[in-house]
Amino acid sequence: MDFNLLTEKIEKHFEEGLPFVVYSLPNQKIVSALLQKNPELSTISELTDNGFVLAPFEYNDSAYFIPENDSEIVSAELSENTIELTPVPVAENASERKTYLEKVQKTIDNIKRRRATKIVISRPKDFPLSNFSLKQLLERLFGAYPLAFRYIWYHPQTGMWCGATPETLVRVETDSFKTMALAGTQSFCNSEKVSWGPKELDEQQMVTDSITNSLQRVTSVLKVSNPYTYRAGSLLHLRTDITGILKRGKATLTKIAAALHPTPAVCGSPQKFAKEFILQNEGYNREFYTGFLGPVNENGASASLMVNLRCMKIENNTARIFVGGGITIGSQPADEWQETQNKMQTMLQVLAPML
Ligand SMILES: C=C(O[C@@H]1C=C(C(=O)O)C=C[C@H]1O)C(=O)O
Repeated sequence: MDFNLLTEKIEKHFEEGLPFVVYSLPNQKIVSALLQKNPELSTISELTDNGFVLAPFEYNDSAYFIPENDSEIVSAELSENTIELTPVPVAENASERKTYLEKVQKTIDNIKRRRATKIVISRPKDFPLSNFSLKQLLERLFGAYPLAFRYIWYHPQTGMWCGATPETLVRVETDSFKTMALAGTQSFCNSEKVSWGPKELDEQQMVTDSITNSLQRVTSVLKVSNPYTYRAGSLLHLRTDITGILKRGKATLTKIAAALHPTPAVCGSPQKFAKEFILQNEGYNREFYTGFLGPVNENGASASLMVNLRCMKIENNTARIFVGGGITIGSQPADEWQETQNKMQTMLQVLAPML
């Protein structure tokens, strides 16, 4: 199907108030959509049905789901012409900045008292939209970030969620799996040949160690690459690829997702303290930001679950963009603020003509 036709179908479906998800895997031109034929809100605890799962940050074995069985499945190929993006200036709000700096400082103080080695702190930022267009959102999102996992999820009861995430939680293909440790951020300034300081290298190693530990029980072979620089739009991250073979019988998709989520890339280490700290101190509900999402196929034997980063929720003509960063002992509050300002650009540049 032609992408324009797919867009029209999705727009019509949205106007009827029916749930849908449309997505494209990293580095792929195929855009797939599940158009649910009824307005029900399905939940799933065992990831053994075919469809698309959306799990919140506070995942306790239950996630939202668009089942393939109840949906029309359509796909289209994207054309070559990619969307050119330009930075969108954001006025600094002094009181938001102060609140965030204080939160980051409090986090650093807890890390200094050895309560944790890393905690990911985040914030939402709301942008009023003067002329929202789903058609434009689809064209810009899918055209702009070919290397990311791009998606728009809509359900009348969850609102519209949209993102372009660089981070894989886990990809499973029968017995083999792929995941990654992604941490450390700097702006992309025309070159991917950059150096990383000890703060970023340590933070990234921490994420790698935690992921490999979590996977020990369910894997029979585990391979870890060296860390390398990975570009995500206007940002650069440090990335390590972790691949391997799953233990037969022991590793269901549900078990792997529960073992990995939330990784220290979005929560912290130790996980229990970091999660409690986030819930008590962040001062807002992350909802699906830093949760996971993606298609589940072959009754869970094949799946691409992604971490929900560089995302936003669109509701009542307002886009709420979610941004955060990992805090460690070496973090500087002002730099962390700037990092969230930079991360905001990923979604803001998609929204540019609608602001
Ligand atoms: C928390 C976010 O990103 C995470 C934090 C990173 C960091 O602290 O350097 C890098 C990539 C992600 O794992 C976000 O984008 O909101």
